[in-house]
Amino acid sequence: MIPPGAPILTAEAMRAAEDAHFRGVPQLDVMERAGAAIAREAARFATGRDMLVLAGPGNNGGDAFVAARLLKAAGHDVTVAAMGEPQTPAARTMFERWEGATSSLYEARPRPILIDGLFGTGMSRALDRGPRALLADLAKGAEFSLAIDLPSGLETDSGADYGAPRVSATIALAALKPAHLLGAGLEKCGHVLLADIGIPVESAWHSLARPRIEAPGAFDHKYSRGMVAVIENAMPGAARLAAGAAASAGAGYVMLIGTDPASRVDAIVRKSVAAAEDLADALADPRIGVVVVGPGLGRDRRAEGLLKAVLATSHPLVLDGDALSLLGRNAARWLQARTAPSWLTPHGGEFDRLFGEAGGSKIDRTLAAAAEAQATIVHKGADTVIADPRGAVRVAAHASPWLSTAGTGDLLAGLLAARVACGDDALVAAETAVWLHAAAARRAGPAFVADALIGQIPQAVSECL
Ligand SMILES: NC(=O)C1=CN([C@@H]2O[C@H](COP(=O)(O)OP(=O)(O)OC[C@H]3O[C@@H](n4cnc5c(N)ncnc54)[C@H](O)[C@@H]3O)[C@@H](O)[C@H]2O)[C@H](O)CC1
Ligand SMILES: [K+]
Repeated sequence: MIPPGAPILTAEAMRAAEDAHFRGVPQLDVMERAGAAIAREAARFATGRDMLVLAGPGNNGGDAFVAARLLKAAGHDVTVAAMGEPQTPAARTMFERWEGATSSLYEARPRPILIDGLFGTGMSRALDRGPRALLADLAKGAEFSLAIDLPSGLETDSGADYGAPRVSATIALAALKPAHLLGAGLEKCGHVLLADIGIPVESAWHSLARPRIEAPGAFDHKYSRGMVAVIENAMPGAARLAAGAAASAGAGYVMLIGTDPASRVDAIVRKSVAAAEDLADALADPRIGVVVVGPGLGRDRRAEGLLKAVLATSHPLVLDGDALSLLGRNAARWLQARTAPSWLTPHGGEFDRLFGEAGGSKIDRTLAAAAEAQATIVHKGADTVIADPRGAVRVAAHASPWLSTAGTGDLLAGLLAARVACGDDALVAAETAVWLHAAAARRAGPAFVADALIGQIPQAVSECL
């Protein structure tokens, strides 16, 4: 569970927000607030069980000493184990305010409640083998483990694992950090809680929140509600899934354009196109609000011809699957030449083929790609990152792992097209599509076939009205 709609800050951005705040508020007061928030959460789960608090050398350790003092004062049985001497003035003061004994990390024995305050946003290198193994043992030996800000050993900005334990819950201080939503962090953080410790934070990056969807007005009709065209080719089933999702997510009119005589879906209009050259005519209808190209397109000459005909139109585009593979490293060049907006929905492998493998965290890479292609990018995965060319980011974590099955990507492309055709802003369309996709999967339960998600989409929409 991740707090929805919460700001996400990198380690550097968090430090800048803290520094600005400390000009008006004493740092020790802020650390007292952080420690109090941690103590409050730990006490909620303690039910009289003994606690072990781990304190590292930096301010994460400072928070830990505050929490230990408050929990002990509240009557809990608390022992503290520290790793090295406190290295910051604030951590030293909090160490001195802790009046109990402090043992070394190497002497610590597991206790039912573990509070991990070894390292937070200041972790600068992988944990050494010794502390890594000790921490893992202490976390495994605990019945409930709570990480202060981050499980110690997670790289704040990427979520890469440098030896972090898996904890029951993590209390993010002031803001989420990328590691709460990305990469290994998804599995290591457990339930993520957010504590307001008085530091004002602003960010263009947020965790995904439930969107609002406008119901049609009394005078809306099928065209005013938005028209989606889906290009069908080598694997018509994929295009059909995209079309079905679009029709179920609020589009007024969905058209499948291709050659497959077997693809009959009663409410979806079919338009036959024999040769790729005929596609331009089929797409000439100015009422078309968006074209989906890529699901089941194939990668042969005909597929290439169809894609080129689509790119030559002035319609907004949702590009997925084979369209992304065909564009490859030339995607940005093709898209920059267009005036209508585009959305790209690559999974990790497609993203690497489009934009290369280098460039920092998943958020950094998606942002750079959005700027390069001047498109909204939905970089799919267990941690889906949406980025737009203006620098906005939304991260959706913890979607059902059952979504890792054939056809779900096609559905997402269709959902996105529906929201674009309905007139959502570019970023909102992507957020809404990703949210509906996850909600439909949640409703479908385990081991679903992608087709079954279509029937869940209207219920997912109803959660947003
Ligand atoms: N700034 C504040 O007053 C507040 C900060 N809060 C908490 O502080 C941490 C961030 O604190 P910081 O001192 O910057 O860093 P850390 O405590 O995470 O650790 C730095 C410390 O650890 C050493 N170190 C780094 N990596 C390793 C490693 N792999 N092995 C061994 N040692 C390592 C490094 O040299 C430093 O000595 C933040 O997460 C909050 O928990 C509060 O929010 C309150 C206000
Ligand atoms: K920690």
